[in-house]
Amino acid sequence: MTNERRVLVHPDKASLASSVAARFITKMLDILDAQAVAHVVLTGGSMGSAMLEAVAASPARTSIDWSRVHFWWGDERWVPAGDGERNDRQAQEALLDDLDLPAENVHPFPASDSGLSLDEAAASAAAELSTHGVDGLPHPIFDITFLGVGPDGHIASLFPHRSGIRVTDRTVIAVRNSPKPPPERLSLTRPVINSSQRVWLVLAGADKASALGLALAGASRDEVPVAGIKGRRRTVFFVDADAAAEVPEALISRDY
Ligand SMILES: O=C(O)[C@H](O)[C@@H](O)[C@H](O)[C@H](O)COP(=O)(O)O
Repeated sequence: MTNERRVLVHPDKASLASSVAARFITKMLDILDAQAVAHVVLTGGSMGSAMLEAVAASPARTSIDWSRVHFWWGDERWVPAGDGERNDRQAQEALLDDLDLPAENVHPFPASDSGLSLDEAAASAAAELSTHGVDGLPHPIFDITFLGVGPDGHIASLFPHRSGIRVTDRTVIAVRNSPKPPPERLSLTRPVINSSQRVWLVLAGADKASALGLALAGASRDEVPVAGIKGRRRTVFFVDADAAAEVPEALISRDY
């Protein structure tokens, strides 16, 4: 398989979530066969949670030694710890609380009630990434990075026509005036995301069709941030039929 971006289409959101969950479990088994530790970046958003819930519901998840897996996030909302709006809280409720994970394997972004300013929180998150740096990089090389995609083509908290998508000299940025509430966030930057071995994008719904079609047709990353995303080895769009409406047929592999 080449590293060209692939589009795997599923009939609907439920089958999409369960298919991605099954592939995730299978891939994690392969990864942990080959290496001692794996690093995974989770995404916020409804598809991110739906996929994790499908993993939680799968008996096959017990075949993974989760104690060898580190979980990170692509972005986080600047709200207090434990707030239902936090991506880490949603992931814990969907799956992580069910796994026997050492606390040191879970790397949430700082929260707004941490006593840190938003900029200090970005620096703190960057320092955490750096403690797990490899090959001279100030961050891990993530084995799988999950990303949801917004109707405007945003990924993580990197939005169209905002400076964040262009940042290459930092691993984590503070985001203000976010078009998607809440207004303040923290986000990994594009170089960190693209240093991942695999980027798995999960998106469903007709409102995502335009952004996906534009991204695959060559739109700029400034216009459509997801257009600037490509993993080292694999970049796969896991989508439902509605989101695939504007994808060139030649790029589509149907999973049904
Ligand atoms: O913090 C966030 O809101 C997410 O990280 C964001 O990037 C999300 O993944 C997309 O907005 C897609 O969200 P849906 O899957 O809910 O459409």
